[in-house]
Amino acid sequence: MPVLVVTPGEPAGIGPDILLQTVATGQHPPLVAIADPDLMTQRAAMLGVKVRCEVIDDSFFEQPTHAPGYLPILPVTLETPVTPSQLNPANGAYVIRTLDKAIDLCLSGQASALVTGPVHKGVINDSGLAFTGHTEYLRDRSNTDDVVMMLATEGLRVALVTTHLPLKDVSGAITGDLLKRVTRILHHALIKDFGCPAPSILVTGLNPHAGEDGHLGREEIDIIQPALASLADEGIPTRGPLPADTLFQPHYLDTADAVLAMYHDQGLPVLKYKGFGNAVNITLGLPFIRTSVDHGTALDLAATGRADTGSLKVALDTAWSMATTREQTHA
Ligand SMILES: NC(=O)c1ccc[n+]([C@@H]2O[C@H](COP(=O)([O-])OP(=O)(O)OC[C@H]3O[C@@H](n4cnc5c(N)ncnc54)[C@H](O)[C@@H]3O)[C@@H](O)[C@H]2O)c1
Ligand SMILES: N[C@H](C(=O)O)[C@H](O)COP(=O)(O)O
Repeated sequence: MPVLVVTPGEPAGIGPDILLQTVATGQHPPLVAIADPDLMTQRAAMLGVKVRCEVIDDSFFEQPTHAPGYLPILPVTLETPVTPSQLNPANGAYVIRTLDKAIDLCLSGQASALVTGPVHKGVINDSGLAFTGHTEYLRDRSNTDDVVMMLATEGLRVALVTTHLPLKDVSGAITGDLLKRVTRILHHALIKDFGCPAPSILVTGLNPHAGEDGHLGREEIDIIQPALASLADEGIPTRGPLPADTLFQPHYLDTADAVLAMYHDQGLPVLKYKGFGNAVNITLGLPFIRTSVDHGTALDLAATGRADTGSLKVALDTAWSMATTREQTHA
């Protein structure tokens, strides 16, 4: 039986809450939490949810059990006690240790997929650990050259050429080589994991109106068009560069499997406007499956019981679907 490992993320945020609330429903795939057991037990009490938290060890994966309201926990101890809603840099190392344990279990094949709760990038950096996001951390920690961030909701998938970069650095980071590597990963994943035998990929431009024939920027002419032509020559057809402001409409999207946007805030606001709370973040190109929620730590809602579990449910179900499909096809 495939088993997912779940890292609840920032302990002062809603990550522990949404996991406990989801487990309480019993409507989720088999999973193991990697977290501090006391944190989870205390948060369950604060929320008033009935979940039986049990400390397990790695041998659990040899004979996993799954039952409604049951949360097996591989223990990782907090650095310092947590007050909900209050970030504490002292626990930055805790968050990273939960991720490291999860990555090891996925790389060893004991766990079938990783599902991550939201982390607070700022407080991890404040703790003295350089961290731009899970996507980059998982790439580096698994010695993978390139990964691609893709968010998906009903009717729309958006992948990104660049991820957590300051806007001033985006143009310089977009090279023809990067664009080709990212597009190949996206194309392969759409075929392998998302049932798109001949993927239709729309590519945005970088500049307003995709550069307006060079009058509003030259990246489209100098970098994007030649890269897309080269990809077409190797059997990866795409459509673009298209103006990002007019691309997100049925005329284009109805026949597309994914949109490839040049940078974070070009693509993700559209995706989140369409599907916030019902979307999943998937890291393509890793040696294991990883999905995540579409939202952040929502410190304002921690321990209130008002956090919506919708995106975690989509993240769990997507990871499970990918894991079972790969298991059946031995991919
Ligand atoms: N997957 C991740 O690890 C991830 C994703 C996005 C943001 N973040 C991080 O989260 C931190 C806070 O980011 P932010 O404030 O921009 O975004 P946020 O998603 O934490 O909050 C934005 C708004 O949405 C609400 N919200 C978020 N999730 C909700 C849920 N499940 N149910 C109901 N309401 C919800 C919040 O209350 C808030 O009003 C940042 O450090 C950011 O980097 C992490
Ligand atoms: N870019 C993501 C989003 O907007 O949902 C988020 O920052 C999480 O990214 P990681 O999965 O790399 O932490």
